[in-house]
Amino acid sequence: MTALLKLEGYTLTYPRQTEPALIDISLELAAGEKLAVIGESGSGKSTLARAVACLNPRGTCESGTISWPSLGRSAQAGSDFGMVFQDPGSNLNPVLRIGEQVAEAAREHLDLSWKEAEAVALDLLKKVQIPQPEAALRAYPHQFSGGQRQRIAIAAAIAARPRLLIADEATSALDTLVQAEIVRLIETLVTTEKMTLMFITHDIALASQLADRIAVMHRGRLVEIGPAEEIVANPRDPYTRHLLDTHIDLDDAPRISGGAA
Ligand SMILES: Nc1ncnc2c1ncn2[C@@H]1O[C@H](COP(=O)(O)OP(=O)(O)OP(=O)(O)O)[C@@H](O)[C@H]1O
Ligand code: NI
Repeated sequence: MTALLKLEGYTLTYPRQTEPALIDISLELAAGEKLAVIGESGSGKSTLARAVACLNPRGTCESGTISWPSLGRSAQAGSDFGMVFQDPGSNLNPVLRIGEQVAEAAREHLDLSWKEAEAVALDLLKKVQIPQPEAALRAYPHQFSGGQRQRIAIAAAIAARPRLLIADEATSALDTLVQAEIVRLIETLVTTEKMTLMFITHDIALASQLADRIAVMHRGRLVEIGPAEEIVANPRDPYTRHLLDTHIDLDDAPRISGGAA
């Protein structure tokens, strides 16, 4: 099958930096696949996501290629890929009503009238389980909780029916319970909307729960990639083993009695 997304020997150096932030990355993403990208802070996960989304800062130096083989052209934000970031604030415009933000994404790419786009927005708010979706259309981001804002951000990201959803630590700022709900929502949407997923997280347990394959980044390099169960059960790279060994399960009940930590 032709890959949706393909990186070949991709190296990226930020402006005014001497060391590259991504080094010789080669990977393919099949349509419909769920890929998790894991690695410690500073390993290059967000840089990879932004490079795929053509969001590199001006003056970034790149070599190698990023291509979209099954599109046969360069990818467009919105209709080919949508993005959700960690900070619920940065995903939404604080002064625009929710309905406008979600409808705008649909209107722009699907060539709809405002009225049609608003109907799409309402449908999406229902899909991401926002309570009282009709009223939500007219509300502003600050009127929602962090988890609800992430749901709305997901609705906006998928409004133009992108093939690829890139979620960069989209659940990390949320508490464990809400995080689990959002992860389930992403999982459901990816399946029902037949999307491909690139899920970025530093949480290897979350990655193995959600993804078909896991890619492990370490200091700008892709050190390991393979089926999720294999990576977890039998990591080949010492760094992946280290990630597994040091993983603290977020779902572990807090030990509040007994005194000793
Ligand atoms: N705009 C930039 N200019 C220069 N260096 C940058 C820029 N953005 C990121 N970097 C550097 O690139 C490296 C990779 O950063 P990146 O944000 O991709 O890591 P990450 O794996 O997403 O980390 P985290 O888990 O903390 O989000 C880091 O050393 C970072 O300091
Ligand atoms: Ni990051």
